Amino acid sequence: MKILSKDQIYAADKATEQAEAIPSFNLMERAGGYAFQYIHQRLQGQPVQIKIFCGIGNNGGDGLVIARNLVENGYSVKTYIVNYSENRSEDFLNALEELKKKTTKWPEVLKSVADFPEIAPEDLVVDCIFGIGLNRPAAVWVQQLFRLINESSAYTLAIDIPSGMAIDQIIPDSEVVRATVVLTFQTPKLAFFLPQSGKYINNWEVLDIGLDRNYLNSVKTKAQLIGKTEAQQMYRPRQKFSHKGTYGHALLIAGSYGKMGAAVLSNKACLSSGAGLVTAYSTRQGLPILQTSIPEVMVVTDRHTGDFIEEIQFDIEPDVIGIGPGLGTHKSTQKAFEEFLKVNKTPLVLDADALNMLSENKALLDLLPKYSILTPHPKELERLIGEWKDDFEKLEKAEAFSAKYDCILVCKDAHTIVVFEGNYYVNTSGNPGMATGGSGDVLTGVLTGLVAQGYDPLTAAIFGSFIHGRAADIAINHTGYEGLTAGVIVEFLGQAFLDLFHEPEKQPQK
Ligand SMILES: NC(=O)C1=CN([C@@H]2O[C@H](COP(=O)(O)OP(=O)(O)OC[C@H]3O[C@@H](n4cnc5c(N)ncnc54)[C@H](OP(=O)(O)O)[C@@H]3O)[C@@H](O)[C@H]2O)[C@@H](O)CC1
Ligand SMILES: [K+]
Repeated sequence: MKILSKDQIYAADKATEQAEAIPSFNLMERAGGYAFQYIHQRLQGQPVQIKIFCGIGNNGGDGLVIARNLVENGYSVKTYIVNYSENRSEDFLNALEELKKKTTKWPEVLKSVADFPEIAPEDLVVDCIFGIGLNRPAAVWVQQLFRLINESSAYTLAIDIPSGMAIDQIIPDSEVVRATVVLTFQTPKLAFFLPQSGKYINNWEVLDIGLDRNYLNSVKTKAQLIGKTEAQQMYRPRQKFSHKGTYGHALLIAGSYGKMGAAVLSNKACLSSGAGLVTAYSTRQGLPILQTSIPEVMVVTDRHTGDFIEEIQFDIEPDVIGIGPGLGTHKSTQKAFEEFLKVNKTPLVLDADALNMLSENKALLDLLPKYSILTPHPKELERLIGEWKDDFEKLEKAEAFSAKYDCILVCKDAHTIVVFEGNYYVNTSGNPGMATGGSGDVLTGVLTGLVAQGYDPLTAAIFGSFIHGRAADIAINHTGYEGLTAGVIVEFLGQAFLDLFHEPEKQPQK
């Protein structure tokens, strides 16, 4: 699903008005009307006190349209205009005129804290104070209103975007309405998926307000949401006349004393995501552990006998190499890693300690083959690209890094974002149970396994991130969040593949 930018949403608006030859107010009527339908279908006339807080722009105008429809259908509605500016938009004024025609209870105008109404926990709050037009911190008294809404614990439906949240920046130290549900128009907003802003949202749903299809189909967006539909299109079906050679040979360089579990997990995950052959490269000490825990995997070891990998030399020709899980950053391993990068021409997936070694010696980044996949968690990412002021800058810096080194960055987080060639692929699968040791090692194995089978590295990164999260989503039905372990994620990888074709994705997502 495309994630449009602020400018693209305004352009879609204009394109719709032109294509349908309608004034902009019709679109507001339509958006507000659909939002009303959404509320009406759920309330079915129940006598809930609805409090609608409207700003003075078009988001506020939407609120007034919703209010009018609710009044016309007999609901108990109190409408407030949050007068943060005198610059009322034209369509806001149109919506106000229409509302005034339908009710003698005109909206109350709020100008300061003294004007705030009480909000009871059983009220339904509809937040239409700011939409995507917010571009700076709201006035202090307006932020106090956001706080009042948040502290009321009333069910809060935010229209388009929670007020106080900007679509394209993080406004520091600013209060944001905590939405029970965000009913967002046409396209989810990137801010919903970034940790600093996404934390304000429990749930979001997309409301199709019928923006111009031609525009939506042709517009190229920087960001895309990756759900089941997108993942299905990336899947490569297995061929009947195939053999293990068809699905490639993966090599995983992983493990050290006390961290052999990382090697076991990544190798198992690599096998379970469909690689034809998997070879583990590890320390000599790791040999019995690997051979007994995964008999399907071949093992090549360092000829030294120490606790860490001191040399990376093998005489096989793998199609892809995954490197990093549990390696440690011992001096001898660093040297081996550097020597390996100098001669290596095979596609790479780099994780964990491989990333840490790259961060400590950035000159090594120039040795990476084109389209290497790097899978940093937030701390590893920071070591690679430097500190960022906020999540939007993080993405910009990740983008610049990926362009500089021609690599694919898989920025792991609650919503993992794959960054490549100026595009962001935002993953929707996964859950908080995955915050457990070893789940990153599993991802490395999955991505390596997919590249081995012939998925191009970008597709492997996007599709693999989805499958990894999806396996965990299926697994928690059996384990709960707390009981989920990385090993269980591996066991459910097969289910995640099967699930791609079970049921169509329910829209809207999440
Ligand atoms: N295609 C669609 O999706 C459709 C979208 N529609 C709806 O339109 C909404 C966008 O409306 P909008 O552009 O009028 O902006 P909105 O958020 O109401 O803000 C109003 C104004 O406030 C101002 N302002 C900004 N920050 C401020 C601050 N801190 N303190 C004080 N003022 C501040 C800023 O003006 P400025 O002062 O910068 O000139 C801004 O213009 C969108 O979210 C959706 O609900 C539908 O109606 C139809 C189809
Ligand atoms: K809003």
